[in-house]
Amino acid sequence: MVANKNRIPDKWFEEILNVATEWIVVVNVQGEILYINKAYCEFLHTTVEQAIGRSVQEVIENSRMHIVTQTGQAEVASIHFIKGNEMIANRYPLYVDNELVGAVGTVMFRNAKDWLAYSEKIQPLLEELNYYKKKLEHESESKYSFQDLIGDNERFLSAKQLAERVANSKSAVLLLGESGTGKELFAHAIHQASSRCFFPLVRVNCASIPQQLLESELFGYEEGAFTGARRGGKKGKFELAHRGIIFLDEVGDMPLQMQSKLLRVVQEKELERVGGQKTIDIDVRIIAATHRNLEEMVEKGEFREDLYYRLNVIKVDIPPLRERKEDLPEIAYVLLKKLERHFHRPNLKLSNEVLQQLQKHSWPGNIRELENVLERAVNILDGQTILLSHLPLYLQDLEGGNQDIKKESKGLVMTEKDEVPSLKDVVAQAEKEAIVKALKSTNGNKQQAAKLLEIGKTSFYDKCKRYGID
Ligand SMILES: Nc1ncnc2c1ncn2[C@@H]1O[C@H](COP(=O)(O)OP(=O)(O)OP(=O)(O)O)[C@@H](O)[C@H]1O
Repeated sequence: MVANKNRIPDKWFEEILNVATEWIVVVNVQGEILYINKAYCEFLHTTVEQAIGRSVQEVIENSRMHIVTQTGQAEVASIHFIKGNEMIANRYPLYVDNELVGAVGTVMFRNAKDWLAYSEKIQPLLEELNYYKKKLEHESESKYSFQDLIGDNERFLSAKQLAERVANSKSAVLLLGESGTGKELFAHAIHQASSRCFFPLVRVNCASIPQQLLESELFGYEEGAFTGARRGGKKGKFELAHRGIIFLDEVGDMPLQMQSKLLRVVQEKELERVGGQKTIDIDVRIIAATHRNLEEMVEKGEFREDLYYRLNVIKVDIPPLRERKEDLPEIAYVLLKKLERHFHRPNLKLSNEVLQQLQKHSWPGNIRELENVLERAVNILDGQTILLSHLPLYLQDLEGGNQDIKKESKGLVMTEKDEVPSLKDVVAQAEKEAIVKALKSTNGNKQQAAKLLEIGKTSFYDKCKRYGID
């Protein structure tokens, strides 16, 4: 007979089982030992010859192998006491040609301490793995769609329509707009509406990563690339975004040297990890964003012209909030709804006066600033209506502006007729106004202000805290 080169000769099997440090026993349906390896016999103070053919219960204390041959049910990781030791044993029924012919038993851990040490090592690793899996899934999916981009302002709508139209294109998109105007929201919406939505959206904030780390963050590194490099190397954001979208936020803050490296990757569609030799092909769409004036930076030699043209294939200009104030009530309404859910505070409203005041502000921090102002107000609010007293001082004292805002938005703004704030709100408003007035007249001296108001220091400080007066 010709020996099959790819088959282990039968004779080898026994030796393989003896080499194995695990203890192994095989029984027939009657529970008689057909096989037991040397390592197990040594522990049991017997020999293979003596053990074979005997009932498993006689040879192995507390054995349940004969039960498994009857039930046909595996018993995995069960605790088994032998010679005063707590072992972890597995018992499997043995089927040959669909017939139950016996059982195989192994002892995985010779004592519970080994098991504990093992699980203590493995458990945190599994948990860590799970945590990063979830984090990656969470971070690489888009959370917003075009529906979440609120506003009817003409310029805003045309930016939104352009972004929607090109969502499925392969071309690079450059999102321009002041801080807090919603550039990241646009990037999410484009990702969600594109065919790349099944692949990751990976965000890199080019301004917040130290210059010396940016290259390895973007392109990854190989093991040993530098001191402290992780074993096995690390994938960069471009590799992580493969077949998806990379969102290069604050791209105007990228150092010139990195701009050259980025340009090469954008042109060649391949990269080399830091300290690596081989090139890696990448298929990634780029969405870049900045609040800076890139054209001016190009003129000054602060931003590479060739990279600018590569990124600026489709330019989406997002207007600042002060230039689309007509959208403010609607945006505020949506933000309040979010806060209602977040803080479990239903039916939050803005008073007319507050809305008028919000319209007068120039919003340098745009929608993010508005979001912060409303969140702060909800935190110090006792009732449901946000009054002037719940706004930060810099918003309470605005002069001039539009006094006759009539825009009503889905019940958010109360009309003169139905504006009946709760007594609590009225008292709070009056208290706050009195405190602000007292502080003004004492040039911010809190002790004197408390005296003027004829209340105790502690009560004065409590109220300042409650109304957000610094
Ligand atoms: N049109 C919009 N409708 C509703 N909420 C918006 C809109 N635009 C922005 N927001 C909200 O405003 C906040 C700021 O938006 P985002 O982070 O996208 O701004 P950004 O322009 O990327 O800011 P930065 O340049 O500072 O990173 C977010 O919490 C977002 O949910």
